[in-house]
Amino acid sequence: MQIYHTMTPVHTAQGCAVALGYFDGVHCGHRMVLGSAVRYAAENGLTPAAFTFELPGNQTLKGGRILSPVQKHIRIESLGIEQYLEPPFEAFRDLSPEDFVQKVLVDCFRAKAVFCGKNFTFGARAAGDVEMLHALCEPRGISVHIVPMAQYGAQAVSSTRIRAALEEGRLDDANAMLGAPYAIDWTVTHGKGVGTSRLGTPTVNQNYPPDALQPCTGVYLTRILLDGHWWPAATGIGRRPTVDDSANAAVTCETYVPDFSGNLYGQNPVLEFHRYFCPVRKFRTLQELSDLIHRAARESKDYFAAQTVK
Ligand SMILES: Cc1cc2nc3c(=O)[nH]c(=O)nc-3n(C[C@H](O)[C@H](O)[C@H](O)COP(=O)(O)O)c2cc1C
Ligand SMILES: Nc1ncnc2c1ncn2[C@@H]1O[C@H](COP(=O)(O)OP(=O)(O)OP(=O)(O)O)[C@@H](O)[C@H]1O
Repeated sequence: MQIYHTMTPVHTAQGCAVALGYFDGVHCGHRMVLGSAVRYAAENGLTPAAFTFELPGNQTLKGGRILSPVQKHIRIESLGIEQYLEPPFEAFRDLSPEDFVQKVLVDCFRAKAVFCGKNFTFGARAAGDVEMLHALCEPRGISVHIVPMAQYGAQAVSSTRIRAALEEGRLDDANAMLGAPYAIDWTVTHGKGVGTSRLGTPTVNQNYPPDALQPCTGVYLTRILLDGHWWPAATGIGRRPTVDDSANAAVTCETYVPDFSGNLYGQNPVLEFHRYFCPVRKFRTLQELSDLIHRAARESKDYFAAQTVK
């Protein structure tokens, strides 16, 4: 997949079938929009493409990001998108709906078909809706395809609902709406060394950047991609009250990978969250904390041994 970070013409011979949206999470609805563009492109000799945008680091327009940029790109590429335009939001936010169609769809993509959900809006102050998209595209020879809304629990799937599910500890709901396990790939940093020296459970520390959505604190059954293999693991997200009871202690994300040893500092391993296990607690002794970590790790091994996840 070719990724462009500025408003520039993409590479296409016959023009593009373009999926439109922010696509945070690349959830079931997004997969239908992106997949429809890919299928239509294959059937009509067009280039499968997507138009999205980047928000500045501290921007809260859409809430904390569900996926890192790299994970978002990997998931979108795996659906078959070949040309991917992701300019900063400011590069097009003030365009009128007419200018959006001309400057983005015509000039950048030579679009022949566009794909979105019925709630798609575009142009300055989101003034354009799907009716206006039809009215502006069809005279320019661009067909507009409104994809049916993917549903979960009798409501439309949305990035907003997935953020709420993650924040409330409803990982099963979040993963069902995502259509794939929630995953992070934050850079591994140094912890305090307590895990190795006093607990017998060294941990991979992957703390959340400020612009990312942080799921509910708790202990999770996870798996981590190290040296090309998936390892069952147990992850704690929380303040670690047993070893640090200061009120302003930072929330950390730490993963114990049984049977693994190796130096991972500075790497960005993918960590998938599969099951919420229990809340984080303040234990009376380090032994009790160590027992919990080992119990969660055993559960994780059993869970993945019984699964046929690829
Ligand atoms: C699976 C798992 C569960 C955890 N649960 C808790 C917990 O319930 N309470 C707590 O105080 N710390 C918990 N922790 C955090 C540990 O206190 C932490 O890993 C340990 O202090 C090592 O920190 P370090 O990496 O800074 O050395 C958990 C860690 C893991 C990996
Ligand atoms: N449930 C859904 N089914 C099908 N298409 C959807 C669904 N939700 C969003 N879309 C479409 O996917 C594209 C990207 O959606 P976008 O990321 O902008 O919003 P969203 O998923 O609804 O999130 P938010 O909750 O932040 O509004 C848009 O074209 C949108 O119309």
